Amino acid sequence: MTESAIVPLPDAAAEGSAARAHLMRRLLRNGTGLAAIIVLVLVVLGAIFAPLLTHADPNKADLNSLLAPIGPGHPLGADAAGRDVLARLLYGTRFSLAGALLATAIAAFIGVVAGLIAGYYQRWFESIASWAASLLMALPAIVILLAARAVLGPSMWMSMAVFGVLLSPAFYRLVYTAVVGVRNELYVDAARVAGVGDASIIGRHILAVVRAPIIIQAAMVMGISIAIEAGLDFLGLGDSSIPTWGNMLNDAFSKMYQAPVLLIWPSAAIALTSVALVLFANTLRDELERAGSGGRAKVQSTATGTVFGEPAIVHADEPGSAAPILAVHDLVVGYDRPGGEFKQVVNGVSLTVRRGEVHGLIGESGSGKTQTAWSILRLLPEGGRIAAGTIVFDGVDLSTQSEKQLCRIRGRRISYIPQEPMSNLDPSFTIGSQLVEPMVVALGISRAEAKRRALSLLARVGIPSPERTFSSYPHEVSGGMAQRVLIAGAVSCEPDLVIADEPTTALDVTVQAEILDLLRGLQRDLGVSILIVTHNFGVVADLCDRVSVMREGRIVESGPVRELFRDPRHPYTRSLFDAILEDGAARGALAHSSDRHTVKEGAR
Ligand SMILES: Nc1ncnc2c1ncn2[C@@H]1O[C@H](COP(=O)(O)OP(=O)(O)OP(=O)(O)O)[C@@H](O)[C@H]1O
Repeated sequence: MTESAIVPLPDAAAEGSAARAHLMRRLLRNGTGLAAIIVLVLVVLGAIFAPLLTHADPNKADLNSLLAPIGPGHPLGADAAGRDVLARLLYGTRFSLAGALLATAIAAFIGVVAGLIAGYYQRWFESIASWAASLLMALPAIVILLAARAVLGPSMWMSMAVFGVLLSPAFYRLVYTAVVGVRNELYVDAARVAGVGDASIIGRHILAVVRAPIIIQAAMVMGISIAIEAGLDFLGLGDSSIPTWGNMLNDAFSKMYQAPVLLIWPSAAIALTSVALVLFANTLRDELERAGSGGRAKVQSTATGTVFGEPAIVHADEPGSAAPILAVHDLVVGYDRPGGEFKQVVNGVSLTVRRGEVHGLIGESGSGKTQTAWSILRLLPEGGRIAAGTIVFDGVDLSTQSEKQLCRIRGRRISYIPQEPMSNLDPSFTIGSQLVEPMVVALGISRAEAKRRALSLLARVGIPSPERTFSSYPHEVSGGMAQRVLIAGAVSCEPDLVIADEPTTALDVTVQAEILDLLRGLQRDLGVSILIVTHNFGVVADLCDRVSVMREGRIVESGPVRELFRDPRHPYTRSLFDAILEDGAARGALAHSSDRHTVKEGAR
């Protein structure tokens, strides 16, 4: 493959509008979302087309129609002043929605701007903004609204503006928390380093993250504002000269015994609109959560299909290579998503580990190395499954084995060394018992024999006082010691294959080197095959015979380590080398396996 064969990812704008269209489709497919959208659209259309839907004047009193019942002249009847209820309801929708929109807009403006600035810059602005938000939240809203009415007069607009200020902490807290969560992300740092100004970073990188929560919060706040505005009018604290749902409720309440039906229309409008807004917000949040990973997975797998769909580059093996102990072929692994989507994380991996060989699986973070390793052990986390491919271990396809059959293989014939030694030892049991138990079960030997073997293994993995460590609890040993214990455990049942998932990542540098030495020595003495997952070419050069380079769920290049170091052919492999080697070029010819240290130095 040449550089020119790399197809650029779809541009962000096109991707964004496709994602929005996809989200809209999902919302419409969701029963609750669809019902909420229908109600809201009808309410908005009613408000916009009020003059077309009724010719009656909402404020015109008619002494001949006092409390007129439902009939041709008044489709929803007339109120105590003879005003047409349908006209008041439709025009009232305009005022009620506009009042709620005003409150929401003011709350969102103050809250979002303050949240972005406080979250991004922190320091004194954050102190003041957080203090102000706490103060506003502590104020009793209804008392403030009453005071505002007394000072500013009975204006619905003023009341809603004041209410908007009181609601602004709801946006402030949401945005502040979100911004603090992303302000130290690497991509934000990268933008800073690239010289992008603060305003652009906030506008492009940070606002994008908080946009969806803001929309959800706005829908919620609008529902609350409609209810509060109606409540104020109902209490007679609003502007009685304009038709609003709250004023209608107030009028109807005074004639509750003569014409109870008058209460139904404004109550239904308030309840339906508020509930529709809240349900819309909830459904939007749920769908965004689902789309978050699923949507990205789709884009990723499309990109993967076009960019890395070509077969892996395979370097020829040296003559006389041993027979394979493990052959993974076209492995596809993924996770089922709630919407029925399948997020593919391993996209057709094939790799072969030969008997007695150390095989490195290298790639950047998230390339699917761990998922591949866990698939071989059939230990994928919940929701994960092998969708296609075979995993043939010593002639047996592990992908089709039952759990019972796998239990006979795991720990006995294939063992595992994890990344985090401490969290993989049970703190409630002594190290000795954690080593003895598996041997008793797997090898069918006595406890005394298992103890003897455990002590000799502890000595073999370089633990200075095996007896003491044997009776220690995990918290009593260091991370390096714990990893040695786990390595002892991994080889205790004489497996054919050890899968080591970044076994040195959690350890400090000197201990890393010792652990690599230990693995090399054990591999040589026991003849065990090792599949080692790593993102470090130094480890590959130090330890491995063959290596597979992984990117975005695929193997892009594989072969003997010396060949691959001498002649990396895939652009991605070369870019990995360029990233670790000074001056971007490999250093001369590489040594034979006996000289692996030379290679290691070059790689570091
Ligand atoms: N439980 C999960 N549900 C959904 N996707 C997951 C899950 N676990 C991992 N993934 C995804 O699988 C992909 C591959 O992850 P994997 O852990 O195999 O990467 P890796 O190459 O081992 O990276 P690292 O070196 O960081 O461990 C990632 O995109 C990750 O987001």
